[in-house]
Amino acid sequence: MTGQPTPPTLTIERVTAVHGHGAQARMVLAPTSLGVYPGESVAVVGRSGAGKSTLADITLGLRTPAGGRVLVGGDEWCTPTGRPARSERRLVQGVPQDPLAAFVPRWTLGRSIEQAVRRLTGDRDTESRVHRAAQLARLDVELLGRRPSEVSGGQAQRAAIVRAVAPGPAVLVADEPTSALDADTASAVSAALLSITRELGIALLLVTHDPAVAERCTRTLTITAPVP
Ligand SMILES: Nc1ncnc2c1ncn2[C@@H]1O[C@H](COP(=O)(O)OP(=O)(O)OP(=O)(O)O)[C@@H](O)[C@H]1O
Repeated sequence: MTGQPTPPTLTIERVTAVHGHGAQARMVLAPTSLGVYPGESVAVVGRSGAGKSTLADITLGLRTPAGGRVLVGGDEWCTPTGRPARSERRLVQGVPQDPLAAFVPRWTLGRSIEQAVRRLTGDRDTESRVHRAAQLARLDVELLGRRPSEVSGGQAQRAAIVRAVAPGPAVLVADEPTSALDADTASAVSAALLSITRELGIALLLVTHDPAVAERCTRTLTITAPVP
């Protein structure tokens, strides 16, 4: 008996994006296809304006593609007419460029993370998920008791990784996650992100301008702006 081949964790099939409507409509992402298997990391590179963040936003379910579709675990995740169901949102999580975007400023980091895990998983007891993710991200759990303004940029970005990993996603999308950090901190944070996704078998899409970060990924996808 021959089994079906396992589908990639993340499949992007001829996805395109358009900004504007009618006569103002302009294609901003040329047809893009990609498959990412568990534990693989794909660096998304290309010139400024090529459409990298647009692809990241579509994969996160934050933007609707104009064409094509995104599948997670072989199931449709988003299409030009379909958004991810609320119950599925846990499956794709993001690590933003500015980690402060992931947290409520007046809350402790821990409270923001617990709230997100509870909302996405329905679990009341979030502590073991959060502690495990903090251990993997090498974030001292003591720091979860601080507000975002009370930690360094590198610590905040590690906390943003904890927030993204703790709900148990299949796919992580990180859009320039280290561009606001100094070189040494950026290197340590990207190493943490890559080792966590490898260890947990998460498919990682990593938008970066940093060749050193791209080199550490399993593969590189170069995006080219659509021809006008
Ligand atoms: N809200 C918007 N309205 C109109 N055009 C937009 C909007 N956001 C982005 N664009 C355009 O879409 C194209 C792709 O933008 P995108 O941010 O995806 O590029 P990028 O490759 O991530 O660039 P960068 O490396 O500078 O971050 C660009 O031409 C940009 O000007």
